[in-house]
Amino acid sequence: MSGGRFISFEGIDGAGKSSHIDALAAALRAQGHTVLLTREPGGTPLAEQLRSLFLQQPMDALTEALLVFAGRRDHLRTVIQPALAAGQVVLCDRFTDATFAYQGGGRGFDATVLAQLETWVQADGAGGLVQPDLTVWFDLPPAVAAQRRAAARDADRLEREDLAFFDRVRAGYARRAEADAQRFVRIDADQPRDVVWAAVHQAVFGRPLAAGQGG
Ligand SMILES: Nc1ncnc2c1ncn2[C@@H]1O[C@H](COP(=O)(O)OP(=O)(O)O)[C@@H](O)[C@H]1O
Ligand SMILES: Cc1cn([C@H]2C[C@H](O)[C@@H](COP(=O)(O)OP(=O)(O)O)O2)c(=O)[nH]c1=O
Repeated sequence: MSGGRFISFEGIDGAGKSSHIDALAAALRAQGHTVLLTREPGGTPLAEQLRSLFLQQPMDALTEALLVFAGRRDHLRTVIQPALAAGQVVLCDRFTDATFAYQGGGRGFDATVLAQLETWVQADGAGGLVQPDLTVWFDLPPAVAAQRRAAARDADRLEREDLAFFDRVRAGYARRAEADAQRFVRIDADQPRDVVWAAVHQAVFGRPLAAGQGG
């Protein structure tokens, strides 16, 4: 279906995704790729409105899942699939693995219902699913992520959850990574920034950084 490459960044809040995604987009552009940098929840005008509701309004886990999948449907149809069809690199800050990790792991919501929604929303029209080609998973202990967040920003609705919640989210990511080991690269994000960047570079470009290419 596509000539492009679909890369997602995943991890618990405060893992360091945002710290590296712009640098990765720049490194890909320097190689001549057209890069679409986007995010979930969000990525279209409709999905950004759903994101605001999602991050601010209290709701149950099924409502959370329905909102993120509704936004994902719009994002895929109007932005991600056209970009991939045009041969672009799509760099997405979170995708469906976050739903399995947060709503499935964190909230304890039924993963078979999430899998059904995934099948409907991500159908590629040829009997398969649109999924990232590569998922870079920033993994670190929730206590470390919480310290980083506390130093950096005010907490949104999800970020106010306790450490046990983020332990379950992390376990949710681990399950997804185990089930789809070809697609996932786990990065130990509890390391200095330049070491994490080198790992991101290796995951995407398949080779170590040249000297002076820090992120
Ligand atoms: N390797 C690192 N070591 C220490 N602090 C970091 C590291 N990477 C990112 N940070 C800091 O941690 C905070 C959260 O990082 P951020 O990139 O916003 O995470 P995320 O996008 O995954 O929520 C920011 O203040 C950032 O500067
Ligand atoms: C994509 C997605 C995100 N989320 C959560 C994870 C984050 O706590 C929140 C927003 O993600 P994010 O954009 O990473 O937040 P920030 O800009 O504050 O770093 O949404 C879900 O619960 N389910 C999902 O399917």
